[in-house]
Amino acid sequence: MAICTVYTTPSLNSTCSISTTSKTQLGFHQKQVVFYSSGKKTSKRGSNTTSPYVITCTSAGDSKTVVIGLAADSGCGKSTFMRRLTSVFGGAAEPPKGGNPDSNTLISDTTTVICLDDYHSLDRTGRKQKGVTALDPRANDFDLMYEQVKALKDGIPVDKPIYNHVSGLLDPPELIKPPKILVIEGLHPMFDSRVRDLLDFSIYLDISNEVKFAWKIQRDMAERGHSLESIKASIEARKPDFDAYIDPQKQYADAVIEVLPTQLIPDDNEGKILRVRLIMKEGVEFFNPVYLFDEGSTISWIPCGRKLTCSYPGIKFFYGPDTYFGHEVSVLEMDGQFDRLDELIYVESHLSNISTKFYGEVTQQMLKHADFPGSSNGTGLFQTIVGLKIRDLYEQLISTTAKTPVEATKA
Ligand SMILES: Nc1ncnc2c1ncn2[C@@H]1O[C@H](COP(=O)(O)OP(=O)(O)OP(=O)(O)O)[C@@H](O)[C@H]1O
Ligand SMILES: O=C(CO)[C@H](O)[C@H](O)COP(=O)(O)O
Repeated sequence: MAICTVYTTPSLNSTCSISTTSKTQLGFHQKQVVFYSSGKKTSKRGSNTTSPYVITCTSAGDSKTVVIGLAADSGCGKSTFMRRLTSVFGGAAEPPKGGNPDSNTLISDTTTVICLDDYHSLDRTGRKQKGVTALDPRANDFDLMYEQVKALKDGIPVDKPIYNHVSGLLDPPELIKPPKILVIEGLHPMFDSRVRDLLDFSIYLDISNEVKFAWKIQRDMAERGHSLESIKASIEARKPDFDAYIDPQKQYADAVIEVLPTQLIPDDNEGKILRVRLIMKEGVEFFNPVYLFDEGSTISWIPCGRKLTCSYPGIKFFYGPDTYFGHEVSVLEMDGQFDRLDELIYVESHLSNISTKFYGEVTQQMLKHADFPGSSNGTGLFQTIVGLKIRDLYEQLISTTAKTPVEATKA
């Protein structure tokens, strides 16, 4: 019988087990082991066995939830983005079964998307009485938001409030269990520094005023029967608080999707053709910015021709380094729209670091959701790519905290 000493680094509160790779059963006393963690002896017990054995340590962090923040104003494409993101992980995202029919939560096998509107501390009437908008921090409970996001990240279920957009009231809470990936989407995911520090990755959808107006008109006039004047008035009323509390969050985002009017048509005011920029922060752990042709170079590319059908005004890509709020970033830009989505494979094959699992995955995802808003332009393309990057980040994050079987060495 040899006495074995195992050098490994289980983190504090780790639970470790020992198993043998031979058919010999380990006796109780043989399941004890000496751990040296960061040079400190954390547990001193003898382990006697002649069998080759494997030690598996599961730290509290192994079951941790990865938290993603998605910030944008209302009507700026958060829901559409979420549908693209959850589709990358497979399985449909649905509201909690048997719960409040007006729940804002969407749950799939891997992801739970919670809407931060649920942390409004004032209901519609309360906001009216106090004369504050929903964008104002005074209308939101950041202490509760922080406590609950932290609890979920630590693997603890929470009873999250529900803001009912139909009635304008705060409904009884719903139970949220810690998922593999928690997405917190809404107006303020990066506003409170405590919540911001819990985020493993953050995205800001920066929709220019012209485009926001065009989208609002399309949705609120066509689908919700609002008048042009009321849409204009609602945008104007929100603007000071948007500028004060929502827009500044983009400086903290790891990726920003900026949506602007096209530069391909001089003085375009239709807002149908879009110039979309994907701004990716350098130096973010587990996130390597996407590049076109050659990493770090500055490239302008018009892919229209033999392999890509383009009608007027065509398509133009740009890629290059830049700075954004003092941070080094890489920017990938697409102006224009695709005529034929299946030809996107030509563009995809010239992009690198897109975190696909097989050739053509971006094109496949885009074709799968061809009916989603933005599928023919850079909004859909970049949302899809960011979705794949989040999957990659998640897989890297869990692989670093995953169970680490350690082959023991005999002392
Ligand atoms: N990429 C896009 N291209 C064109 N229109 C878009 C795009 N994304 C969103 N829209 C338009 O904006 C509307 C709102 O989109 P979506 O519901 O995804 O936004 P949201 O941020 O989740 O909104 P809310 O917070 O108000 O629920 C859509 O109905 C659509 O009309
Ligand atoms: O900015 C918003 C986020 O979606 C909403 O306006 C806010 O949540 C208030 O909602 P409602 O207008 O339904 O009372």
